[in-house]
Amino acid sequence: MPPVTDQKIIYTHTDEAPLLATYSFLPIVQAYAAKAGVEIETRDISVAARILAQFGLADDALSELGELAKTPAANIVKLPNISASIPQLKAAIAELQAKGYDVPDYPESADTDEAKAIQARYDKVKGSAVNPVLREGNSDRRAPLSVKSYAKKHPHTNKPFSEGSKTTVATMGEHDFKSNEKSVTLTRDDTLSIVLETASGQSKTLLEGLKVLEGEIVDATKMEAAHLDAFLANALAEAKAQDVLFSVHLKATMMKVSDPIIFGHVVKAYFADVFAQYGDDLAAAGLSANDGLGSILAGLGGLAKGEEIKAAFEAALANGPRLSYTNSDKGITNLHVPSDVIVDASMPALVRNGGRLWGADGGEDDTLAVIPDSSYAGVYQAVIDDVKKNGPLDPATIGTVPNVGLMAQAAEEYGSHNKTFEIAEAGTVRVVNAAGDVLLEHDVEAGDIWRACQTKDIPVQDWVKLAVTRARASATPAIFWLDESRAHDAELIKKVTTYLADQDTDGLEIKILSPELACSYSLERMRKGEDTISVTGNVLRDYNTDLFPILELGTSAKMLSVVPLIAGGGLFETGAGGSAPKHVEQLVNENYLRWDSLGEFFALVPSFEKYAEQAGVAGAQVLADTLDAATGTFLDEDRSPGRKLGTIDNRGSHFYVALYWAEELAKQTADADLAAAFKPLAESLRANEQKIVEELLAVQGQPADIGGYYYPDAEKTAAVMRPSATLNEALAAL
Ligand SMILES: NC(=O)C1=CN([C@@H]2O[C@H](COP(=O)(O)OP(=O)(O)OC[C@H]3O[C@@H](n4cnc5c(N)ncnc54)[C@H](OP(=O)(O)O)[C@@H]3O)[C@@H](O)[C@H]2O)C=CC1
Ligand SMILES: O=C(O)CCC(=O)C(=O)O
Ligand SMILES: [Mg+2]
Repeated sequence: MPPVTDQKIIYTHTDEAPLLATYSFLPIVQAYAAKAGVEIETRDISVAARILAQFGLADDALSELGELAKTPAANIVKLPNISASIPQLKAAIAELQAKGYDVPDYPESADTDEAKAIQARYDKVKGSAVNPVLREGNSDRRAPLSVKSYAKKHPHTNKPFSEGSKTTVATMGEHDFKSNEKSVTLTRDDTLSIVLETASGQSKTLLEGLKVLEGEIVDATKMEAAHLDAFLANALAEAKAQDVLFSVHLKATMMKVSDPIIFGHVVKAYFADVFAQYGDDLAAAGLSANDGLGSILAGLGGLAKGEEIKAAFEAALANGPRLSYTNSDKGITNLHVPSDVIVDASMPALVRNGGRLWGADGGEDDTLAVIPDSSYAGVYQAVIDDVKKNGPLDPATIGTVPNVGLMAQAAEEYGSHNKTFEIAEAGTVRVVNAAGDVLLEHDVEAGDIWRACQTKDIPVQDWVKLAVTRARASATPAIFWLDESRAHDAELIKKVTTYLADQDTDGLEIKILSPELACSYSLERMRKGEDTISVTGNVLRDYNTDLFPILELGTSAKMLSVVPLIAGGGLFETGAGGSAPKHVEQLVNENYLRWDSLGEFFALVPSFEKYAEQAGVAGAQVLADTLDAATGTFLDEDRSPGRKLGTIDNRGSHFYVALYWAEELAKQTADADLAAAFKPLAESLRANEQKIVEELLAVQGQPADIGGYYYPDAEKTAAVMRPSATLNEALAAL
């Protein structure tokens, strides 16, 4: 009998490929855990479930888990989830409506109180709405030793840049978020408001009642719209003159307010003539450049001038600089969907591919990679410079760059969502405290994007401590990627210096370097086979944990990604990559799922360990140890999904983990009852290996029906994801 305890592991249901994988993997985990007295519950935090929760049609699991994350009892396994752009949100709403759920349309314009109220609810679902809520701790992401050794033995290819490669990064460097940043550290608890004094003398409160704590860093900055447009016009002309592909790399999901607006500027800059001529017609039809070319083209059907406007877009595409394409076969350009090209994944993929992206005809070519804000663009230029000069990084020999990232309590840009404004009227934006003192101010023009960020002190202390702990535990130098010339970083550096003094750093190499220098230094060491921890703020955490894994391991799916929660609980994330929408397409078209669940396997080990420690259930430790060993065998035997039909896919990889795990459980001696319980299962899985693999392979090559995309049908999906009767029966017999 399982012991009576409040402790449980919460395994999240999310979206797309990770959700599909869960339908196959979780039944195995639950069956094994139950035998060891470990309780696992699920919570649905998919974008569809979060929409339903906003309208009282489902439990608000995200809020529940957000509260849990602030307690020591938290033990949450968090798979990647969709951070929805507006086009994705609208598609999810349409699917739910078609399934009979009474949820309103996404309001095209919020001009009535009712529309405003609906939009406010949908805004809570939009973009990066899950991670900032659950991440009540800082981030520890690294390639486990076994994965790094595997990658060295089975290196993927990082392609060389061609001689004279024209690929380069274009960034503003002036008049952008980085260059306009101002920052203060608060000397007492306070309540702030953000006010726009317009040139015409009106005072408009943009936000009030913003509670801040002593020691908290508050920044404000602006992206100047006119300069952004001039920069984009230049970049387009340069791409045309150089005859390279034009591509823009933003994070419209995580930076859910600022980046869709910047994306809209890019769409309008590329199609400047079309917008000059038809901008009013598009606006009147509620078609926004911020939602991308795809949404605009899809919405032209109902317009009187629809055909004419479509022809104008096509002519502009034919005459403008050549665009990069995310899917050349389907004619989907870099400017179609704001959430298709996400800088953290797209730039490393570009580097891995020798600096080339894909053009209209599917051919590869060099690109002008446009990253408008200069805060972090230099990191990618540093990598490109290094690879151009020294050749591709060789996964067989290079060192590793793990990351310790500041993100707790919506640190830095994560907390900017409710403090980012597209300025309606020229004037001055001020951050004012309760006493009426102006802490920060900027003159702004209409169209500028102004934003503020907060970074609380406790998360910074925890982050510095985590960095030192990791440096000590792995005997690895730790570099803080901070730029003293940047206002926010200068404030942070003061704190880092203070808190480092409280730590025992004897014998450790700890440096503070600007992101560009830190990157070059880490690459130099990496080429010598040396490891270097990158200790970064939130955005570089996101960028570096795709950049280095993709170069070292070919993918960030193989990362261990742990969030030691400040309150004492644990959030165990799976991998560092996203929800891989193209994998769902492959499953639906040919019943093959390429998703690699290694991240899930890694996450479960510390989750079971935590359970063992907190609930005092020894069986949980046995589960952890045996799963760890099984994952080692899994890597040795190379059981990750292949890329192509006819090899084992995600489901086959789960079978092998189940087999190795059962064998480890059967042979361990720490718990004789568990060993006895798993012996028959281990034997039957081994005996039926070929039969099970055949049953799994037999379904490949045909379309699969899961009854939905954002809210697939549970029964249909379970049937698709568990096609081996022999495996299902063996598990049921446990
Ligand atoms: N933690 C989270 O919740 C995160 C969520 N997201 C969200 O995911 C969505 C898609 O984002 P996108 O940037 O395209 O990122 P994806 O990770 O979905 O896509 C990038 C590429 O990563 C590879 N990849 C990532 N994970 C795996 C895996 N487990 N198995 C195999 N391949 C994998 C694939 O590349 P390849 O072809 O090279 O194999 C994939 O095409 C967005 O909604 C985004 O906001 C994104 C990042 C993190
Ligand atoms: O929160 C998000 O939108 C994505 C986060 C992400 O990409 C990451 O944590 O690596
Ligand atoms: Mg990321």
